[in-house]
Amino acid sequence: MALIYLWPQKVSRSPLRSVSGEVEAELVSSTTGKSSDEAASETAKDEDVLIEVCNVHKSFGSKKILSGASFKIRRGEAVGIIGPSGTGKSTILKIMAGLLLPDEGEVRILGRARAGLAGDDSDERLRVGMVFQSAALFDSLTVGENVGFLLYEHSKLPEERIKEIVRNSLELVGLKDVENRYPAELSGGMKKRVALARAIISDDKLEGSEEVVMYDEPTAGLDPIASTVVEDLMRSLHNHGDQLHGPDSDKEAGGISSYIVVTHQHSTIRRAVDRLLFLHEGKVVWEGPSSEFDTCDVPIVKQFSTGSLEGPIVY
Ligand SMILES: Nc1ncnc2c1ncn2[C@@H]1O[C@H](COP(=O)(O)OP(=O)(O)OP(=O)(O)O)[C@@H](O)[C@H]1O
Repeated sequence: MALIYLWPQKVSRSPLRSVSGEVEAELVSSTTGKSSDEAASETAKDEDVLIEVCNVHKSFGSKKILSGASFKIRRGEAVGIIGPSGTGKSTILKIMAGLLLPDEGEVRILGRARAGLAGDDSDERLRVGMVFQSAALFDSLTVGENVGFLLYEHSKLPEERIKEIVRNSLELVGLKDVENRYPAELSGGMKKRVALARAIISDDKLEGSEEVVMYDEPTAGLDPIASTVVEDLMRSLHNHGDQLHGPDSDKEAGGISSYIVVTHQHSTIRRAVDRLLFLHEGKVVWEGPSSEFDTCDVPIVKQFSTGSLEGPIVY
């Protein structure tokens, strides 16, 4: 599983850019039926919204992948993004993380439209960690060097402090005394846990800022028990800040406020997420509690949860 830690999100310093009434109306009409003015004022008051995806469109060449995706991620949520293969789930994660730009629409981070891609910036209110499915730990670096990579490269922390943070981070994902091993010496499940440890690592100076972690198919290819371990870890890493920085830390704990998981695994849907977004043909076509996934009568959700060949999704 590859990982990238996106240092504090680049957030435009310009005042909150309002979306057009038309877009705002479209955003809310399907769920609340409220006018765009009412909706705009609600949005402004909704301080729990960490990330808002507003009418995002994205094409690759002539292929339209996203065509008006809109949703919100709130503080404290564990959200799953599901949908057929190739429907744009990984693409929307990358757009939220600032690794890809939308063609149209915008992503708001804590109420401000993000301008450009993620990068070094002075806005330290929200950090985004991303855990990719494919393996991209650096083979020539030890586990400890992989986990602490960005701190070694970008922080001025003394080596001993980085080692301590790395050790705490690895302990949080249930790995002890593996710092000096190389990725090739680990099982697939251990590599995924190393990637998780790397996703949650942070610099002391950023403590107190919030973090959202995005997982792209974190349990793909794992046996059912290893999947359960990773699913429970995602839950338990929520609000880990004090543990990560040690009991004696005088830093205000930040911690993982919310996480977003792209997954096809039923066990991950049931165990690791609370709310589901169903993406199809470039849009969110259904959202609801994950507890309703198995019983939902909406044809597209029913087809997906049962794996039926009959239904709106055609291969
Ligand atoms: N950088 C890119 N250049 C060209 N096409 C791309 C690029 N990234 C993704 N695509 C295409 O966009 C479509 C959506 O890809 P994406 O990985 O977002 O789908 P997904 O829903 O995550 O699929 P899966 O469930 O199979 O992982 C695919 O057809 C993919 O080939």
